[in-house]
Amino acid sequence: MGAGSWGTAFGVMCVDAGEPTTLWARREEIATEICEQHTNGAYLPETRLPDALEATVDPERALDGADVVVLAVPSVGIEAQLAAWGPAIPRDATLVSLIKGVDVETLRFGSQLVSESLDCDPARVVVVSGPNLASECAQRLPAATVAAGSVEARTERVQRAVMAPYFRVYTNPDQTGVEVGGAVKNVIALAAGMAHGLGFGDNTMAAVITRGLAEMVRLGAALGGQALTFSGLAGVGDLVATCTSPKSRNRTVGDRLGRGERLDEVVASMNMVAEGVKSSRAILGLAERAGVEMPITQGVVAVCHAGHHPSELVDGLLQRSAKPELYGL
Ligand SMILES: NC(=O)c1ccc[n+]([C@@H]2O[C@H](COP(=O)([O-])OP(=O)(O)OC[C@H]3O[C@@H](n4cnc5c(N)ncnc54)[C@H](O)[C@@H]3O)[C@@H](O)[C@H]2O)c1
Ligand SMILES: O=P(O)(O)OC[C@H](O)CO
Repeated sequence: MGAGSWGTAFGVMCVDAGEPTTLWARREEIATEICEQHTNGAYLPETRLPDALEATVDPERALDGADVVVLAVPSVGIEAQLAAWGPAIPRDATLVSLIKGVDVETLRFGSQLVSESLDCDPARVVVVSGPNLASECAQRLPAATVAAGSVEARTERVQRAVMAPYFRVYTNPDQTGVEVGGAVKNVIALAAGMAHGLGFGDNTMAAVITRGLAEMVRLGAALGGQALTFSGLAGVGDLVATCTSPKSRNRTVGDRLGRGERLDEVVASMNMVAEGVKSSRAILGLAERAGVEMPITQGVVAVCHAGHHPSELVDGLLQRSAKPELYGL
């Protein structure tokens, strides 16, 4: 449900895993292009989609008979979409959240937005998250991910549904840890992009990634995630991919801010969503509520939402008081 970059790439992998798959697209022209030309030029311009991948703007047709419903719209749009789709979602279907964002008003992660919008058992929700840049997955370059949920039969069903020959899926019961990893890495990638845009070096990048991981672990542990999850694909794996790849939207936004562009202009120039921009405020809100320090996140919020210059983020981090490395991580 969602024919943006990740929804479409995910659909490609489901077809390649042998699943009959129908994409729901918001725009008629995108559904028609997918069905007739087997491309989605607005989101994945370099990819020829499989002939078997169907698309429609009719949610009832897309959802008809589905035992796995994959939700691929950003956090900002998911509640309104679910309100419209709810009655058409088959009873007991497994609901897959691909969302790597946190709602700014309610501080809820994607899985909570899904189960509470549908007023359904949270155990029906499986979160899929990992180092998965959509364009690479759609080009069938080898990659791996995590399917996280509390019911093994559901995580294993999702594992089978998307385990294409080039895409390896691991299951993990730690949905909280996996979801914290996917949301926090976007915020740290904004900072990593800023460091790159400001002209800093590889040492800077390594420091941002490593201290960003410390923030992820701190918040994740406070919210009930397992420490080991953050050394997995949905933690450090996704953090590395997103912070270092020019294909990442979040890193690209940070890079352009570091080069002196204004946030509103950068966001307006993109046809895709960089979740970290809005989620940074929500993640800082969660950190404050849990009493954990997230200085990189705090700096990203100051740049994105209080008009600070990216160089102030760097100065602020370097001027923090001296500490032992693993003090509170
Ligand atoms: N693109 C990736 O590489 C990637 C990989 C893993 C996870 N994700 C996550 O998947 C989610 C979806 O991202 P994407 O990359 O497909 O985004 P996208 O911007 O490429 O596409 C978003 C899709 O949702 C629809 N949409 C956008 N705003 C909407 C709104 N307000 N209401 C309803 N529908 C809306 C669009 O029409 C489009 O079909 C995000 O949470 C993202 O962080 C993305
Ligand atoms: O392009 P981004 O920054 O939204 O990142 C995409 C994926 O989440 C990478 O795993």
